[in-house]
Amino acid sequence: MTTQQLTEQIQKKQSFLCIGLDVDLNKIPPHLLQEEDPIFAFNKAIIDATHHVCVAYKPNTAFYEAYGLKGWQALEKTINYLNEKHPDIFTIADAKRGDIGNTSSMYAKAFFEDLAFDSVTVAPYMGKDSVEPFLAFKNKHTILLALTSNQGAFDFQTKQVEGKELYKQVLETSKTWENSENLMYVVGATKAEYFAEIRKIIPNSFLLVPGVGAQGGNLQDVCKYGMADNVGLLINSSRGIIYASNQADFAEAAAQKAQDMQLEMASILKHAD
Ligand SMILES: O=c1ccn([C@@H]2O[C@H](COP(=O)(O)O)[C@@H](O)[C@H]2O)c(=O)[nH]1
Repeated sequence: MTTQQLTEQIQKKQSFLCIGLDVDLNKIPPHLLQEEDPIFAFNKAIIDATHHVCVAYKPNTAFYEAYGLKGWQALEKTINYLNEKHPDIFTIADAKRGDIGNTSSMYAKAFFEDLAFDSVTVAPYMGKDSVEPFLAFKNKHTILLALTSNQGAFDFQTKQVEGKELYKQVLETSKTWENSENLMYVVGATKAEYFAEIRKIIPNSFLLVPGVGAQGGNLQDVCKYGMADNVGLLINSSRGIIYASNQADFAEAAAQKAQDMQLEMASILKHAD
């Protein structure tokens, strides 16, 4: 999917919501554990109930890898279901990969070719030759960790390197890489006060913004400082939506939470015009 198509979906749905599919078998409704594939059954019900109010889904691969082969198969079924039923929805493999070049190429093939995700999250720490193999894929997007939502972001990302914070070095340097038009960036919602500075460096790049809801980030603040002309934001919520209920009504409860966020986003978009 191109960023132009993503922007069109945002305008059409009046939503820039990304729903995180972080499936924990200890948190899903107990009756689903009797299904042959409880993880996929849960995801399918959530997708069926919420696809009209969001523009992206983000399975974090840790929640699938933790269940071994069955988890990986559930991830494959989930992405195949999304690509078949909802090809207009942007998909993100939150895998935080990155390695020496030939290994990164294999990671890129795994997520872009085999699993056919639109994007994958990548750590910038190993530099240009570890990221460019992902960027080489046309109409696929590499979402680079810039300023993450967790407290540990302050351990390295905000430290000064040659007179500039490391996360700014990541933003500026990555813009010089080949096929950098395929870059997006992760910036945590808990770091709303940094968005204005970030937008000076990357005015129109899409930002994947996790950390609203369970981590305490605020949607209004992120939009105030981070919204671009093309909107340029994908606001992720995982636990706050998918675990709204662990009873038989879990999908309806998730849909209600997602719709509440979509309505708030529609109002923000209206006032931004
Ligand atoms: O900086 C980051 C990068 C990734 N994440 C991931 O996003 C979701 C957030 O889940 P919530 O339940 O909405 O808190 C999860 O998959 C994280 O691993 C992040 O939170 N911060």
